[in-house]
Amino acid sequence: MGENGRVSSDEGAVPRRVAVLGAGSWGTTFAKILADGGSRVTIWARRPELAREIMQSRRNSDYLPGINLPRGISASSRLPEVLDGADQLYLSVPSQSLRENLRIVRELIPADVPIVSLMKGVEKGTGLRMSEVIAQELDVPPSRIAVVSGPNLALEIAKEQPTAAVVASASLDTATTVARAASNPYFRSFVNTDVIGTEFGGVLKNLIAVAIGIVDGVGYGENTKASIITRGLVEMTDFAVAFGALPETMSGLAGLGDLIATCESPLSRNNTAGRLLGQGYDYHEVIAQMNQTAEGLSSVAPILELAASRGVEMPIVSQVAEVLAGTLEPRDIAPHLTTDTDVPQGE
Ligand SMILES: NC(=O)c1ccc[n+]([C@@H]2O[C@H](COP(=O)([O-])OP(=O)(O)OC[C@H]3O[C@@H](n4cnc5c(N)ncnc54)[C@H](O)[C@@H]3O)[C@@H](O)[C@H]2O)c1
Ligand SMILES: O=P(O)(O)OC[C@H](O)CO
Repeated sequence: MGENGRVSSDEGAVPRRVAVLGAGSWGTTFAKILADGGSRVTIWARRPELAREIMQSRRNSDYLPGINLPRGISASSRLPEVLDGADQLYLSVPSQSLRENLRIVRELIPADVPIVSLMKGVEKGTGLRMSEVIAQELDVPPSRIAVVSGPNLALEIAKEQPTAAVVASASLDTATTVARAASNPYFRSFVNTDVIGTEFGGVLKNLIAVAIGIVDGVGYGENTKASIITRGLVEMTDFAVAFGALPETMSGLAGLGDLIATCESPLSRNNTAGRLLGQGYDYHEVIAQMNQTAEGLSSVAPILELAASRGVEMPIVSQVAEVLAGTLEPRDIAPHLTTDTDVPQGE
């Protein structure tokens, strides 16, 4: 089922009580989406001072400057308070910290509630998608897990600019329940059952956005960027389909849609990290300058390992890995492998 599975927010009952783990830019923005859709939302913030700021000033000034949060949101640094009585659980922590966080909350999650990943990374070392980490750590069936992805730059949505996303679950019922909660006048959730494609779309576009940032930082123009975006989509599709995704998912919101948003926007942390690399900063200097999560930097190695395991060629992602390792000059990155020789390939 494709993105024509639109869900209206006024169908059925909206969940009364929703928990969001992670008070960064996306966790907080998604809490606002849910609250503006009619849910009562409690955010878990690791730092008590951030929970206090959200409660007292209705702001999260470090992550969402200038945004007023709705009254339907509360926040706490105490997990039992956040999870008690929740009808749905949304997870928005950095991907590499998901497993350790799930181990902490495992016993506190109410039975049978949908568990929703908002994250766009794969786990280093295992190469697992976030829904797979959730299934492993919480021992829940795929029908209880959903993932949300799409062209979703947090700050634009927090400003209530009209946006769409896709909710994927092996169970269309679960996807629909989540999509109902995650719909409001400025945010529309579509549904599908292609969890693999929806998750990999969100991971892979980050890597292409790093490449775009790199060439931007070098000073290359629109031809280079359009070539990388277009060939990047081919690379994303080859990879995702090799792992069981539907090709049409990659031309939907979670694929092409998110690729466009992330590659075009200076708000993107992956794009920004790439730009710094292109300007000549090395990997460690870039990490030091980023104060938010750029998932792509951690996903490069596991994605290339997965690609090799299925014989998928990823020339652009491989070059990003080389720039990160300092073995390729940013100015030498191209939409094709420069070591490729003479034989023209089919597009
Ligand atoms: N920001 C966006 O526009 C956006 C949009 C869609 C999806 N996402 C995805 O959402 C996920 C979260 O990203 P974000 O933008 O909110 O990141 P962020 O950097 O803005 O915030 C991450 C939050 O996690 C907290 N955190 C850091 N390490 C932690 C740990 N070990 N345990 C628990 N919490 C920890 C941080 O304090 C912060 O509150 C990422 O996978 C990202 O790809 C982000
Ligand atoms: O800021 P980025 O690069 O993590 O991108 C944010 C969202 O994933 C865009 O959809």
